[in-house]
Amino acid sequence: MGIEIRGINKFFGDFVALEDINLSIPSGQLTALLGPSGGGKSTLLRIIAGLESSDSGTVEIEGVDTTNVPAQKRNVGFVFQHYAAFKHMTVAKNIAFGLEIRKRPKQEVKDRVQELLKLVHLEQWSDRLPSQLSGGQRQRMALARALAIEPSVLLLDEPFGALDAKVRKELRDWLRRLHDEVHVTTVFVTHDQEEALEVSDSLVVINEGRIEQIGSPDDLYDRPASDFVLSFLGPVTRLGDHLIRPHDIEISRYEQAATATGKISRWTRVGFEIRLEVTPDDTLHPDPIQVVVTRAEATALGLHDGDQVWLRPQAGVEPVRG
Ligand SMILES: Nc1ncnc2c1ncn2[C@@H]1O[C@H](COP(=O)(O)OP(=O)(O)OP(=O)(O)O)[C@@H](O)[C@H]1O
Repeated sequence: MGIEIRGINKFFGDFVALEDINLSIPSGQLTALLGPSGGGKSTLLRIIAGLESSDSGTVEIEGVDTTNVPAQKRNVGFVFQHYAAFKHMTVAKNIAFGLEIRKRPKQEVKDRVQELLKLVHLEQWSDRLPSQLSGGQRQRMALARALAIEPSVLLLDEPFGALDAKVRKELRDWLRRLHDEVHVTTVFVTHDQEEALEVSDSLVVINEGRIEQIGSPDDLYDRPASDFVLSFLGPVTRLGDHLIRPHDIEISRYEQAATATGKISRWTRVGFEIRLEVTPDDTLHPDPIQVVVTRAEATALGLHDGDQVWLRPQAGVEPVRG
């Protein structure tokens, strides 16, 4: 059950925005659609919501074919990056809106709004106007409003995209906890790999209108299906003929069986980690190799700028041929 997407194609004129998308999104999970800008994530989300039609293919929500069902009848909750709240209505009224237009009994609306205000930690702001809230509080109100109608799916399009890094981080932790409480099937669009890896149960990587890979955060990070997924999910560097993550390289000051040898040509400390650039001796592969170690490792190994070092993949790491 959950959401079943089969054979979706979408064109804007001659431009192929989505090509043969097949995807099963399980009930109750938080799934991220991740990929670079313009890859087609929002278009797919809008097709699930019914805000955009596809040129072919079907969308099923909880076992019901909704391909030709209008958006307002799909029972989906939607939150955009820039949430359009009713400016003249209080927070409580904004949250109640969906229930009131569905003509739910007054007491039920009141109780549900209280419950939601509590869920999104906005109880003391219920009588404020949206303009009197911070950006993060406004997005939490948007989520409460989307959840009010008890949607079968919650669709979030870069909901924290317009907020600063610290608030984003807080809200993504909060969203994860909220989802653990509410368990509504949620699809979350983001182009931020860290956000996707941290928040979601499963990830769908979309690039140029196609699905590159579907899997858990661990699957994608440790077993990327392509160079694209490998590079998109975190930093990579070239070691000999292979691509590898900089922290997966073993570095030694002593001669040993190695994939490459060279000199530490750059040394940057960022918080607890040290990012090294090693210029290889091999003139066939002259590009600097990035290596990341912790401060403690750098001290224990006695590394210094300018040292000759030997590099190889850490035990158990399988680099990808690139
Ligand atoms: N209504 C439209 N008319 C024409 N082209 C469109 C329309 N909507 C989207 N596109 C194009 O389709 C492609 C996919 O857009 P989409 O918004 O789905 O990408 P995205 O992955 O969500 O990117 P972003 O993260 O930047 O929002 C883009 O190249 C975009 O320019």
